[in-house]
Amino acid sequence: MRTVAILPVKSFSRAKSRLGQAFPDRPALAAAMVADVLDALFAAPSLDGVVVVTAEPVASRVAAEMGAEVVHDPAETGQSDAVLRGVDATDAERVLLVPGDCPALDPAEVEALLAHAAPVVIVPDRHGTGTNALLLSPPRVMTPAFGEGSFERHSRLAREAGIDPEVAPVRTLGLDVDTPDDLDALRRALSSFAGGAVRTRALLDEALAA
Ligand SMILES: Nc1nc2c(ncn2[C@@H]2O[C@H](COP(=O)(O)OP(=O)(O)OP(=O)(O)O)[C@@H](O)[C@H]2O)c(=O)[nH]1
Ligand SMILES: C=C(OP(=O)(O)O)C(=O)O
Repeated sequence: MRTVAILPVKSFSRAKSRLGQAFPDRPALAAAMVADVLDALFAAPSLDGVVVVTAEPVASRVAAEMGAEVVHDPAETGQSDAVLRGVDATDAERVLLVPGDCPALDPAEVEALLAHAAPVVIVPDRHGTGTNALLLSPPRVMTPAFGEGSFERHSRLAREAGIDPEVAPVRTLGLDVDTPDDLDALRRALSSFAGGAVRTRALLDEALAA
């Protein structure tokens, strides 16, 4: 089943606002995290492609250089709208909707997630209230509705579509960075295992050494 990942990327100048001053150079962090996520996605053999939806020139260039299809997002009206632009741009039979702020993403965990055959698979965030990824087949089986409280919302939308969603916790997808606490959790996680998140590790280490 042809499966592509769809990765929405907000303009780096506007990214990660909830971090506040926990990491002042938020554009650099956003850029490093996106590139690390792309590395992980392209290392997952069961993914047949990656679609990056963005108005960010740096993300567009890096994504294209890595072999992703780039879809322009001039409106920047939110993650869900951006993801739908990506869905409209692909003829894949299945899509994996992932955010660009989970730099520790493990290709092996992506492979395990793609082994699920259910029409709707929801990957919850570490709090169990948000959604860190959706696996949808067909891609329009339900309409994504990311944002606060999206885990329950996506569960309901799946049921309204006549589907009993599977829930698949994925450790490295649960390390998304939105708040200062998330950044601390990522730092702890990265200190406990080697490999992955190459650019993000370097940036965090550089910030600590400064
Ligand atoms: N293309 C596009 N991507 C978006 C948009 N809004 C959010 N995203 C992406 O969707 C994913 C999850 O978004 P958020 O966690 O809300 O990221 P964020 O908007 O940078 O964080 P905050 O500023 O704290 O809300 C990230 O990969 C974002 O880059 C948008 O309007 N357009
Ligand atoms: C997008 C979501 O949350 P966040 O903006 O915190 O990543 C979500 O959980 O659907």
